[in-house]
Amino acid sequence: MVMDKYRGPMRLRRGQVDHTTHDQRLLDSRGPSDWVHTDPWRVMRIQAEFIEGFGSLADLGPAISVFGSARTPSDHPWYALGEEVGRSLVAAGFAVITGGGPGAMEAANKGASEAGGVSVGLGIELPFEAGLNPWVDKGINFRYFFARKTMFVKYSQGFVVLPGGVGTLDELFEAITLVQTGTVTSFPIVLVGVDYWSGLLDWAREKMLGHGMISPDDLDLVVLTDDVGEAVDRMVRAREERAMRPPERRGQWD
Ligand SMILES: C/C(=C\CNc1ncnc2c1ncn2[C@@H]1O[C@H](COP(=O)(O)O)[C@@H](O)[C@H]1O)CO
Repeated sequence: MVMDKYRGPMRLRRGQVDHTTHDQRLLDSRGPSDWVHTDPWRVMRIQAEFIEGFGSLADLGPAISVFGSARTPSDHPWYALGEEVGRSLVAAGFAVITGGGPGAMEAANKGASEAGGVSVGLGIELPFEAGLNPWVDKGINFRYFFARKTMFVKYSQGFVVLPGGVGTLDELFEAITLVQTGTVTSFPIVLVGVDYWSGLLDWAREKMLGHGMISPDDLDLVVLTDDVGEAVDRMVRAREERAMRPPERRGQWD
């Protein structure tokens, strides 16, 4: 006789059947513990990370995410720029969200915290010790980049991007993709640092547009400036646009 066993939505037969129950595996700590490292179990941790993030950030109010290099030294002009961005966003009534790390993230958190605003850090577990910077006043540590990235978009009304490396580019291009595809609306993306970023935008114009990989309008999806005031104005205008919408269309996501 073939024995069927059900584990949630899975049906197991023959050699796939294991002869333990969920309760046994939970309570019998003497048994092998490899199962906690399996993908189905990871799904629970991933789910928990979304629940924790949604629960912790739901009441944040209007917020802007600030991205930039983890390596910007504290005596660099771009660090001062990050502080100014954090401070100015708070003055305009926004909470500031960063990746919670060092460099430009720390600068934006410092500016926000010192200005008396809400300074949020969404940290990420990395193979080396990192931890949240000392200017994060509300911090969450994530194991999974993709769960953390969802939080940046869901709880921000726009992105300000300071000079940075591949991590910053990853965050920037994810946001551009979401705006380009209409997945998020009224979502300004401002690059601060004309000298640093203009080569990338020139390349996009020449190569991406030149080869028909983007449409001319796509070049307007990001704003480039050295002026922190202009960056913050863009965020304020988007907040006003959002407020004009009917209430059911104000949220980013259902
Ligand atoms: C490199 C060092 C620490 C890295 N620690 C980080 N902590 C939090 N978030 C990080 C970290 N590194 C990258 N990120 C994310 O990517 C963006 C910055 O990456 P980049 O390659 O430096 O541009 C940033 O916005 C974070 O979200 C030790 O100094």
